[in-house]
Amino acid sequence: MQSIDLANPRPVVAVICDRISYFQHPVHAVPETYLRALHEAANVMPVLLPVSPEMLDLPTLLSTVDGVMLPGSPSNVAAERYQAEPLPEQTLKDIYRDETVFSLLPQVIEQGIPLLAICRGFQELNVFFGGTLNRAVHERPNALDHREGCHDRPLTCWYEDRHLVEIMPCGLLSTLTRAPHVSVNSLHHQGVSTLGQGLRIEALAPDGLIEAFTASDSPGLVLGLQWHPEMSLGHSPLAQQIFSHYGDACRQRQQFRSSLNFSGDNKNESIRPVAV
Ligand SMILES: N[C@@H](CCC(=O)NCCCC(=O)O)C(=O)O
Repeated sequence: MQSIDLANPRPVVAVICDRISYFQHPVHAVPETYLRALHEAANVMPVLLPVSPEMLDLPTLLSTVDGVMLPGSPSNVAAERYQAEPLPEQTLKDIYRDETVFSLLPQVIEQGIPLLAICRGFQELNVFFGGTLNRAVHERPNALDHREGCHDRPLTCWYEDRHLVEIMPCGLLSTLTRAPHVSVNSLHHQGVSTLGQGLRIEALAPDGLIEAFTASDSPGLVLGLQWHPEMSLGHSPLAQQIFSHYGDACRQRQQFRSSLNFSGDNKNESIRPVAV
């Protein structure tokens, strides 16, 4: 059992849930892989955020968390949110997650709360910034197959590296790795079609698909990744750097929140978190 360091509490990161069903009971859940990566590689404390907007009191949330994570999910953002034809009936959706994420993002981003968005979360973020999605990226001309494609094999196969991504110079990721190309896993059918306003491309797949972006004009860290760094921590220095960097941004936010609690206002502008 880890000793509790009361003098140095860890930052708190809210992880948005999926709404799934257990024997017809609605359940709000997050895969453990995201929680373990936050705990072990970012050194923050993950808490699950229910996908019921009516349960979420924004002022309470914004004053108690130091980061937000939008994890991956087999479900898909409703196409109506980017003015496209509805997805086929059999495509997995989660309107509860959509509703909750799109109600949270304006304040989370405006308040500079560090945001890490992975896979479905990356797609949500693109749509939030006015971008659109391609619902079958593997059907584009000369496209790679970005799907995991091994449902009949062990889970470890799903998260094997599938392709390289080119790291764009002068972006955030290029400060986290010197490598011009990094191998990544790939578990998605959908992807960016048009990039949202104010998003800066951080990485590209060999077939031109956008694989990572940051929101360069946002007050806090906003990083979206189409791949799953939480599943590559054992072999990818960039994955380790991403979570370490995110944890540092959350610690900055935590210090800022503590300064507000002590002073009751915003006297310590100097430590207001900035996009790192
Ligand atoms: N459904 C979307 C997003 C895919 C995604 O998030 N995959 C990860 C699911 C498994 C996990 O969370 O590890 C698409 O297909 O593009």
